[in-house]
Amino acid sequence: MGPDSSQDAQTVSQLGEFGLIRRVTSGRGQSPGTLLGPGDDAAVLSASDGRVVATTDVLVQNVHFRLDWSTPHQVGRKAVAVNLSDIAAMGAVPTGLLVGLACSAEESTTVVDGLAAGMWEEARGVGIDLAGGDMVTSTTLTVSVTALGELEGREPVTRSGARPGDVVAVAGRLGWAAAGLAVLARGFRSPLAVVGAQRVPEPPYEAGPLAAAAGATSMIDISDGLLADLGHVAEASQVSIDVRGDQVEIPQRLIEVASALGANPQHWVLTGGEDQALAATFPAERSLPQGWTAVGTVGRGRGVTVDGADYDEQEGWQHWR
Ligand SMILES: Nc1ncnc2c1ncn2[C@@H]1O[C@H](COP(=O)(O)OP(=O)(O)O)[C@@H](O)[C@H]1O
Ligand SMILES: Cc1ncc(C[n+]2csc(CCOP(=O)(O)OP(=O)(O)O)c2C)c(N)n1
Ligand SMILES: [Mg+2]
Ligand SMILES: [Mg+2]
Ligand SMILES: [Mg+2]
Repeated sequence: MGPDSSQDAQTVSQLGEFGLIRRVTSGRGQSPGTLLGPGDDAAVLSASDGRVVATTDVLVQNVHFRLDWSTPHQVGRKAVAVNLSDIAAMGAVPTGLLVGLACSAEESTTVVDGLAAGMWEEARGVGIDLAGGDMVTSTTLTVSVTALGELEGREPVTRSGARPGDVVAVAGRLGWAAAGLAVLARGFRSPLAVVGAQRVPEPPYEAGPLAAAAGATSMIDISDGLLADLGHVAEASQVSIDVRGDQVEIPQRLIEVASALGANPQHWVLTGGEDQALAATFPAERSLPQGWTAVGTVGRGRGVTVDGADYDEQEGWQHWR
């Protein structure tokens, strides 16, 4: 169907983010070079001399960051971190980055310098380089990062391997970035503990390969919210997941911030995105690797529940909603 013949064209918001992804990906052929993808945190591509893990996430000004909330350096670090967490969620380690940068003619070089310095800092922290990229003009400041990685001989840990009886576990922080977002949105700039988490996530990079080596059956990074992202695992694995409320720690700091704002800290922990924590499932008989905490169980059926019941607003962040 050509662009002019689409009499019944819908808007993207009618389809929603995940409907739109299905629309542009479903039914397309798969070449032998694509070992995995699309549909997971990263694709796995074959090369005659090995395999490459690849993922892209785009950050757009005033959608993913505000320059009156974060410095360009912090935005640069976040743009890299959100991609590296998708590499970790496959059980892979990063090998390099490509960066697409779109900015207006009037953009200050201070902003570009800061973005580049932040991206380099986060990359150097895991021992990799920005190996290339592209620069274009745009009315909206946009940073698009592609991260590449390798599996070190392990099998990729996908979203689709969870089995009834598995334990669900998480590594990393939950709810901190959402608390920071709530603080910033109300015009405050402190406490730094949560505002800092919104500006720059601290994904548990090492926990991904550790989980893979420990026999994790599925894994995902939490960008949209714990319940929403476990929903992707449940759907891909055709299982149900029950999160145990009493196993999900509500940090004292979040309780304090929530009480100051009249917010619900458990809601941040269960539905807040952008901490780039990892969630994975493990066979029940295995002991969890270091840094991982059990938060629930995998069962037969479909969907995600908390203590056996549906939870309000468990859809998490979705673009065009
Ligand atoms: N425009 C697109 N074309 C092909 N695949 C896409 C597109 N947008 C998203 N995807 C794929 O859809 C899946 C879900 O995307 P997304 O929710 O952004 O993943 P994540 O939260 O891990 O970054 C991923 O496998 C991603 O590669
Ligand atoms: C100015 C601003 N408004 C809102 C948010 C909140 N926010 C933006 S994107 C997002 C979810 C994650 O982004 P997405 O592009 O869906 O990442 P992906 O799941 O693809 O990794 C959240 C919670 C923010 N960080 N900054
Ligand atoms: Mg992901
Ligand atoms: Mg992502
Ligand atoms: Mg994405």
